[in-house]
Amino acid sequence: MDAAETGRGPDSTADPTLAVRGLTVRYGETVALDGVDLAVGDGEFVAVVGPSGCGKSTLLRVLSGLEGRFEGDATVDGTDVREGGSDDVGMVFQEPRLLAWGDVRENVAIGLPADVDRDDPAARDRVDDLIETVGLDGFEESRPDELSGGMAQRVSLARGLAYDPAVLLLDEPFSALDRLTKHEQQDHLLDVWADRGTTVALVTHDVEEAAYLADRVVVLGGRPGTVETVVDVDADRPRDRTDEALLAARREITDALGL
Ligand SMILES: Nc1ncnc2c1ncn2[C@@H]1O[C@H](COP(=O)(O)OP(=O)(O)OP(=O)(O)O)[C@@H](O)[C@H]1O
Repeated sequence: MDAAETGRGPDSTADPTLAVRGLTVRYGETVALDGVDLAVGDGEFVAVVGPSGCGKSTLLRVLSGLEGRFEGDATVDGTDVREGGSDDVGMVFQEPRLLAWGDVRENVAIGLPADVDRDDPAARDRVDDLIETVGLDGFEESRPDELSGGMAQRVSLARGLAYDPAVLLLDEPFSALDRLTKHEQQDHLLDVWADRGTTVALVTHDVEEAAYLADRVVVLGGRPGTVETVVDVDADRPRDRTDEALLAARREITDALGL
């Protein structure tokens, strides 16, 4: 599919914040992604869904600069990711990847910009605010081995937000959360996105989550991963989870996934 067909408007295609064109990634015999085109405009929220193993995480790894072996082009803010891309990109991984020796406060503070003094009272307040935002107040001094999987995931999310990056790449950040907490964290992410004008690419298995959060949902199919279709979610914001337009988008996504 041509990037022009996947773009939402002139912003997405003319001067995209995130762009891949003809992206192919091979791991030995395995072709993880095969000729994927995608353009995400400044401030846009795009979700990527698809069956297990279709290359969703690989796409984010390429955009974050973690995966340098690929064919095609991948740019962030117009800069080739192989040349460093943009340093204004935050990534939250599926596995929390917390530092075992640090408590919650220290693990979140690692996400602050390098030039911020972590002992500065304003920085400490920011870290404590983030911890409260993800509902972990009271656990500031807990270590990773004292946290549940969902709590660890929330620490990881707070760390990703600490830097206040212009671009957020999120790989299933809510997958280990119970439904109620998941909804709270989704709404918090939408607040951050709306306040900061962040550009977001979110990988998820959860069709309901993709439709609720995103402006556009990219459906990857098969192995190797190719763009099956792109679904525009035409629901007004702030969104109501029961909005007919969301239900229609969900149906379109599940049809494309063959569910
Ligand atoms: N480092 C690697 N070495 C070899 N194969 C890999 C590597 N990383 C990914 N793959 C393979 O590439 C394909 C795509 O993997 P990827 O993790 O991107 O899929 P995914 O859609 O994110 O899957 P899931 O939804 O299960 O997390 C899979 O077949 C996977 O086994």
